[in-house]
Parts: sequence; C-alpha cells; structure tokens
Amino acid sequence: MTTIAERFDEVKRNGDKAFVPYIMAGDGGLETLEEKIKFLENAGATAIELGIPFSDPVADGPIIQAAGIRALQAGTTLKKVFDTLASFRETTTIPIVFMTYLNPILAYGIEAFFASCEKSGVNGLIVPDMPIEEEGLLLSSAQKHQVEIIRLVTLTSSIDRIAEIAKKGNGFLYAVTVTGITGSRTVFQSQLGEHLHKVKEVSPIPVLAGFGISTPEHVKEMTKHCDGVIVGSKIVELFHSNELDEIKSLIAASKKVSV
Ligand SMILES: O=P(O)(O)OC[C@@H](O)[C@@H](O)c1c[nH]c2ccccc12
Repeated sequence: MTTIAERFDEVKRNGDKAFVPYIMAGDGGLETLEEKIKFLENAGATAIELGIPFSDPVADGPIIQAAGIRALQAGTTLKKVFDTLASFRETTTIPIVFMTYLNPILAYGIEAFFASCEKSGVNGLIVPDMPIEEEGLLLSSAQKHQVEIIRLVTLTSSIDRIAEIAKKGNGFLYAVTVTGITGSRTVFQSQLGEHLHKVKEVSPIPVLAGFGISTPEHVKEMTKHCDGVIVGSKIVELFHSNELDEIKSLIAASKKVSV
C-alpha cells in the first residue's frame, strides 16, 4: 500500500496531475467495490475517495444522495464496508480516503473507527461537517492509526484561514470550487483560477479542486491552477450507467500525455 504523500510525489515526478474519483461504497452492492477500485487504479487514479452512505448527507447533491440511498437499500453498513475492504485491500496499492459525516464515526466509536481504518487500509479521512475547531476529537486516534485528516477550504474562507488550515498539513488540501452542494456545473466563477493560485501559494501540501467537475475539459482547465481534481457526481453517474470508457477519458485528462 502506498501513502498519500508517496503517491502524490509519483504523480508530480511523472509531470501529471492528480485525479481522485469519488465512489459511494455499496452503490451497486458491496460485492462490486473491489472491481470498481481496481478499475480506477488501473485507469490511473491517484487515490480513491470512498463515501460511506449516511441517512442525512447535508453536503451531498442529488446524484450522490441517490447513490447513498441505493447503497443503504442494498444493506451497506460501515462495518460491512470495513470488512469488504479488508478482504481484498492487500491486492491493491492505491490510497483510499473515506468521506463520511461525523455521526457514523461517533456511532461506531472514535477509537474503534480508526483502528478499523488501519486494519482495512484506509489512509485518509474527509469529514465535511466537522469544523476545524472540533477536530481535536479525532486527531489523537487518527494519528495513532496513521489516518490523515484531509481538510476542506471553500471559496468564502479568508486567505488567512485557508493558510491556517493548510499549515496543518495532512495528505492534500481539498479546495471546494463552488458555493453549495456537490454536483455537476456548467460554469465556474470567473475568479476561480486566481483563487486556486492563492490557495496554492499558502499551502505546503498539494491542492486539489473539487465540486462540479464533470468533463475532460474541466479537468484540463482546473489542473492549470492546482495539483489535481476530485470528481464525484460524474463518476457515480458513469458507474451507474456502466460507461466505463468515459471514466477512463476523464482520468486520462489529468495526465501529461492524454491517451
Ligand atoms: O460531486 P462533485 O460535484 O464532483 O464533487 C465531489 C464530491 O462529490 C465528493 O468529494 C463529495 C461527496 N460528498 C461530499 C460531501 C462534502 C464534500 C465533498 C463530497
């Protein structure tokens, strides 16, 4: 298994940009998880953001919410996600970052949660509803089990706050590119490139842009201003409709030489 930092170094050495696809664990049944992760790894993804289905996903747009409902209906639980991952994790090297709300972590138990992360090879964690002031709650267990906390900064955060968050320096910095919930957009704010450059200037760790990115052109454009992209809704949609070649094209757009 490769760490997030090692993996980003590798991407940089190759002159590529990072591509982190988001998938919802249990969408299509947990039995499809291994094949999806391996497909994305082979297609050149840098890391995988794995969503844990939750009944009250306040930051998720309609496509991810629908995937969460399908996953819950298929009987997905956090415990089953851990067990499924553990069953094949040794046959993959790509870093895996969990995306979950705080509530499922508290319900599972903080220390138990991070111990399971370590056992199942979960390298990082995104908790969108956890304010940075509250993260002390998780930090000692996260460190003990070598799980990196990935932090989000938004378009409305001041540059001082962004710098303060970036300085904490774990994994990569998730720069949210729109105001609002996840989901595809056709246009981005005109100042976005400038904003991403400013974020990069103050960040000691790689800066990845996410929210609304859905075409190879978006990937090319965004990666001019930062170290890579995160694509959620579009990947979820393409897996659901089984358009695997389109997933490959999206990932290929993050490479120096697109094939
Ligand atoms: O779906 P989009 O617009 O491509 O954005 C990525 C996003 O889905 C993924 O990172 C994510 C899913 N749920 C979230 C909740 C908060 C922050 C981020 C997320």
